[in-house]
Amino acid sequence: MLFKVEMTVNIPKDMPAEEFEAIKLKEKNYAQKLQEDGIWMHLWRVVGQYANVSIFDVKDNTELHDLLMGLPLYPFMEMSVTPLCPHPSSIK
Ligand SMILES: O=C(O)C[C@H]1C=CC(=O)O1
Repeated sequence: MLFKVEMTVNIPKDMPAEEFEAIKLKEKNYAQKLQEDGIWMHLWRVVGQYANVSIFDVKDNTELHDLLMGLPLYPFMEMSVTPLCPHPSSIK
């Protein structure tokens, strides 16, 4: 099942820089593993924002829920999830 997920990150202004760098590194490793596994199919930066648009290919809603909840930056994210299905005019 394909989902579009939009994530916006809001880091508290008082978070120490070392803590922020450590969470970002964990997030990068987590995101890159899911990309290598073919689950996180697209990851695009939204220009001018600390936000991304992503496409996930998962077995079901529960798999997506669990992996989003596992994001190290999850506590600092606003998230919007949209299910996708094939477009009848798509040539792919
Ligand atoms: O930077 C972001 O958009 C947040 C998050 C998503 C992947 C990742 O490495 O960080």
